[in-house]
Amino acid sequence: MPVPGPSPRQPSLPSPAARPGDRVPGPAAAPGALAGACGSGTPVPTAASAPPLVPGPPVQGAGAALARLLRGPSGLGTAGLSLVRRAEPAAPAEPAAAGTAIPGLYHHPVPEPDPVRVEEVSRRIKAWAVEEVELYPPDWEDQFDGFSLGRYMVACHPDAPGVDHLMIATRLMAAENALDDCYCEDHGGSPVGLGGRLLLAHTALDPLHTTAEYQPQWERSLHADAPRRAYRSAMGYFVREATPAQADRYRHDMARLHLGYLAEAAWSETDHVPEVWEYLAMRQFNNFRPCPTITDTVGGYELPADLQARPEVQRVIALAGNATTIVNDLYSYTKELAGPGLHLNLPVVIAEREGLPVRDAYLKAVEVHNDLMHAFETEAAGAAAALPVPSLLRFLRGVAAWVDGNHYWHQTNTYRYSLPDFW
Ligand SMILES: CC(C)=CCC/C(C)=C(\C)COP(=O)(O)OP(=O)(O)O
Ligand SMILES: [Mg+2]
Repeated sequence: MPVPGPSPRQPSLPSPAARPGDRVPGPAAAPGALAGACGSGTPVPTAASAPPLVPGPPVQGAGAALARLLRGPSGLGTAGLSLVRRAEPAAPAEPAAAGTAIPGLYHHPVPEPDPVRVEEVSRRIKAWAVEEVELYPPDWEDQFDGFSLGRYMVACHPDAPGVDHLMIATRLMAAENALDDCYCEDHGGSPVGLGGRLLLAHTALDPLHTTAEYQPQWERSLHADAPRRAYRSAMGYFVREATPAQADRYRHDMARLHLGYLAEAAWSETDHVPEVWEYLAMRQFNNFRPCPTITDTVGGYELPADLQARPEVQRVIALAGNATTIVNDLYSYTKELAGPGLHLNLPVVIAEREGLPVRDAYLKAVEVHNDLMHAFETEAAGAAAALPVPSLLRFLRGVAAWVDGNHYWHQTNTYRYSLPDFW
């Protein structure tokens, strides 16, 4: 969502594109993100019921017992649900949609998301955005449509029982991106004062408990801008479906996300380019994690809190979040290069801190992603074997499906992303 003019968030270090001898793509200015009016609206909630998990065909590449544990559902949109390592790439399911996968990127193609669900989620999310929360002004409609929220969430949640459940994830995804755009990025965002804005928006997820005198002021504040309206409304729908433990898990993951935004902003204010491992630590927080970790709520079941909190499950979640987020760094590389200043992403940080030409840095970032993906799959298979509890197995399959759907969305969102010319 680059807009003309300098952003106070961007440090003024030279672009890696300036390195002599490097061939760097020159994409047209990438289209904008899901953007918010960042200015003034109101909300309300729904429900639905849980589905059975359909048994699927046997998987290959693991012992029989493990294979049985990891067996995923069958049917449209479920191909990504197996936790067993698959050959790369899994050619037969390559999507027909536009967009080229990054060469050498370890990923699992998914079938086209169910078009009927996509259409209905797209219709409902636009109605919510326009009528319930005034998420964006009319002239940003193309950017909202180009984000393809419906396709994204249907691809990521193939085991959702229906559209009501998909809407839980889709509203949150819209809200999360509106806040990022309006508070952090180029739609009015800035590192200056970000902490205060984030904290007040966080109270739309994790309510203020105060005295009668101050309560009305706080309640009014939740309608003051698009991110807060969206957070408040999306969270309202979510908590109606979620158990208290699931809602608390989401609040915790959003606090992690906000902490990551703050670290990124702090480095930007001082033009600091972190070391690669430091960048990866920041990006573990400024991360898609809040999205795959609601897969059980969206699926209409619950992974119990004591299982979710186990270290081996936490490691699986973190690795999945990190792999999905580095996918963003890779697919959004040219968009971020075209913006003002230096936008940190993994290829840029590797180039800066390890002195590599941009192409080599990009290819190294692909390898970092692939290592994260392999670690995720190995650890997920290990957790499934050690804890063969049905809710955990389904959760792990749901996270794997989210990883695959997220890759699919990035690959096919040619409105938003384009690849560098490195191959
Ligand atoms: C949906 C969600 C929880 C997002 C939080 C963090 C975030 C916005 C990303 C991981 C996407 O990264 P980025 O800000 O670089 O997005 P674009 O490259 O502009 O698409
Ligand atoms: Mg990005």
